[in-house]
Amino acid sequence: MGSHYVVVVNSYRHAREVLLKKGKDFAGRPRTVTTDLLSRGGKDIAFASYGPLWKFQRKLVHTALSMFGEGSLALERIICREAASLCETLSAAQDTALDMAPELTRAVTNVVCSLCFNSSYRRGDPEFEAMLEYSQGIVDTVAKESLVDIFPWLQIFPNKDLTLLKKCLQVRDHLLQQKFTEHKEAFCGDTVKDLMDALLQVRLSAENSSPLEPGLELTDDHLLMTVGDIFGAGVETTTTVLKWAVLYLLHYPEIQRKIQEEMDHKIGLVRHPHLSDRPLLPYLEATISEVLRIRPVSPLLIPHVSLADTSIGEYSIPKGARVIINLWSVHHDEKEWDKPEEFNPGRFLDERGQHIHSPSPSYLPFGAGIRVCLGKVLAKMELFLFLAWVLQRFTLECPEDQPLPSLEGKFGVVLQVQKFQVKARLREAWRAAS
Ligand code: HEM
Repeated sequence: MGSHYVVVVNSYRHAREVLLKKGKDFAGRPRTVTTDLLSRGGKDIAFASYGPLWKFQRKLVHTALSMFGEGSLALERIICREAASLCETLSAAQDTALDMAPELTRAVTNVVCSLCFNSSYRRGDPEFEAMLEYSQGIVDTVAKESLVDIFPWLQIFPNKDLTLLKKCLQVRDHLLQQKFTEHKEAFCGDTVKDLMDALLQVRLSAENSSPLEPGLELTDDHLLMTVGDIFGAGVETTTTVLKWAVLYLLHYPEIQRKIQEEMDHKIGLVRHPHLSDRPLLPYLEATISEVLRIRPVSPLLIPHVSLADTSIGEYSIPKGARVIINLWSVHHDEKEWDKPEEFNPGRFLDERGQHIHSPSPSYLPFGAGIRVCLGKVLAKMELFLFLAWVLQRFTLECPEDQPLPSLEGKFGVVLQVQKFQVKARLREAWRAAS
């Protein structure tokens, strides 16, 4: 189980040392009862681990993403299709109070589903409902940082959370297995439509020509977990950032108005927004950057583990220590951010009004270095397109009979937003133009 040291890193200097300068020393992940369950029995096969396969998996996922060409038309088309469907739902629910959370989750899930399985879900699809339920179950139970992860022998006692987690994982594995079987049956080796096909193709060519190095065998479990991880990491995170963005726009209608003015001016109302519009909409980009700063989805990143005796600054760190990067404090450091509690997209703009990606080194919403988020580019594409599509058409408001929802998060695997409702009002300008 490694050493019992837990190191919490609060400053960006030390965080950058851990992630960038000494990234290799700190590239491990802790293995706990929960992560073992998540990764199909604790084999070294998931992104939750640091086995020999981890690098290989990262490369495979990169290959699959670049097949779609991150930032390319194929992925953009998928996201726009989902954005259009989201706007339709908002139109249908117009002027009534709506919980946007399931709609955002469906939109983001469908993007990941298209990427992984070349399939998507309609509203109310029972398979989708099952998926929603199991994801929530996993988020709720993994979030609890349960005592069994600290004292594994507690497993012998009945444990409601572990039972629920196991049940949810059974549903997840059943769904993944089903998709996998369908893909294996249909796969002919020459067309690659999604991540699952890309993985099958790598395996096939390894079997036929250049065998993989020892330790890199791609069993069914490996392939399933690679896809499972992309689901686990790609849905809840992006959806949560979108929920935070909507919540902040309810609190700051003047910021919402400014985004809409920028859009009206630069894009107009006759065509929908494209990815190539990103440089034209610096205020929207700055707002997204500020949401990622003020409410980092992963306020403690994912825990790292030291793989050797090493150091952080003047502190010696033994091999096996758990290293927690406190991203919350990095993003709220008063020495680096003026009034860090204030929601102010302006800090991500230069004097000419252009978007600055990182105005301070104390900004790491996707981590950094060799464990940096694998879906960063995709996530940014989704955040931009979903918000641009919605705000071009709708003004988001808090229903009159309800108080403004709380900006306080619920700590979990991700920093969760508490439930809230929204009224999406079709903009006069949009109505008049269409
Ligand atoms: C706005 C949305 C997202 C945010 C804020 C985010 C943030 C993060 C953070 C902070 C980490 C941990 C870095 C570390 O421990 O040093 C991470 C890891 C990861 N993310 Fe994301 N993420 C997002 C979306 C996505 C998407 C869409 C995907 C996949 C398509 C994805 C895939 C992953 C994977 C696989 C890892 C683990 C990488 C590894 O351990 O090698 N993420 N993400």
